[in-house]
Amino acid sequence: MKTHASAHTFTSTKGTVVTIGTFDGVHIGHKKIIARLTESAKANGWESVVLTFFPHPRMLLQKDANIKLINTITERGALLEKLGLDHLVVHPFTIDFSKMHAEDFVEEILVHALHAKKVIIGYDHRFGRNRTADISDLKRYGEQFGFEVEEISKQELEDVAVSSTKIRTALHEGDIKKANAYLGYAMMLEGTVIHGKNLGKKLGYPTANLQISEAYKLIPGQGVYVVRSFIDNTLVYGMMNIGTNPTVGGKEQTVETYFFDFDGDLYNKRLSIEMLCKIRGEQHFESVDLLVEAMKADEVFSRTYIQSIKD
Ligand SMILES: Cc1cc2nc3c(=O)[nH]c(=O)nc-3n(C[C@H](O)[C@H](O)[C@H](O)COP(=O)(O)O)c2cc1C
Ligand SMILES: Nc1ncnc2c1ncn2[C@@H]1O[C@H](COP(=O)(O)OP(=O)(O)O)[C@@H](O)[C@H]1O
Repeated sequence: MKTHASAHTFTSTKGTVVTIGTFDGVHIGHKKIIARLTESAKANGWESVVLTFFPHPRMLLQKDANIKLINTITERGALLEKLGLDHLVVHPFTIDFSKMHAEDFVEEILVHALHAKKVIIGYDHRFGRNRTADISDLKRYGEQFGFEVEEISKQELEDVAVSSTKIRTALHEGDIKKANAYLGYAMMLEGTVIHGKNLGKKLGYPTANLQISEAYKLIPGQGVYVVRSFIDNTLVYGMMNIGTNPTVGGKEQTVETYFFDFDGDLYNKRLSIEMLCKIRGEQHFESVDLLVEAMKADEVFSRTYIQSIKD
């Protein structure tokens, strides 16, 4: 898969089949749509293109500036690549772009830049300045500029929307198993290991504190989770706490992981951590000893769980 930072730098000269969307989560519903795209491309000797916008159009509007996404733009690229796509175009969504007239968008972006021969799009998709154009306009443009329009049905789109909502709700509630079932893979958190309060080692549980630089990344609800990560190409399991560490007077939310049977320096390393299941909520313990007791119980729970998924 080739990633293009703008439709204007798209280089392929072959005909393409294009779909447009955010595809946040790249979940099982999205996969069905991408499969239609790649099958259509193969059958016609065209190349498959996902046209996505960044930042998310709703991020540009003040009222939705706080929108959280299941995937960072890098994760989205990696997930789409696994689906056998030929091209991912991440077009910058700017104020100027949002003012583009529908016909200019079709002519400049879909036809001239991307060489669209077919566009696969939701029945309710709206586009162009003030979202004035709809699918019947797109079909008309298709006749004018020589591309076909394939409609994604109401039912299929509803399934996709329901999945996204269920995934977000499940993540907020810490129901990782449910979220992962809808995603079709494990929810991941990616970041750089930074210094914390230097307490972990003293408690017997050193924890790698993850700094996630993308403010728009959805962080699951506070609590303790079983996780795993590849550290220097070795799969290592662990337990993660998402929370403010009230027992030790913490204020800021941190994302920190103790890795089992691991001893090494993780500072400044990039880690991608997969979340597997929730153990419990974060608690305010009366003493640090009680916190350590709870962490020991978390470890027993985690090791049993890890053994059960390995069997
Ligand atoms: C598995 C696990 C469970 C935790 N549970 C709690 C908790 O319930 N309440 C709490 O205040 N802190 C909890 N913590 C956070 C600890 O307070 C924190 O790891 C410790 O203060 C070390 O922080 P540091 O990495 O900044 O040095 C937990 C940490 C881990 C790894
Ligand atoms: N098993 C382990 N799991 C997590 N981190 C570990 C482990 N063993 C060693 N470390 C190292 O210890 C650091 C965490 O120690 P800790 O005392 O919690 O300090 P900090 O407050 O800076 O996180 C990690 O960033 C990592 O470099």
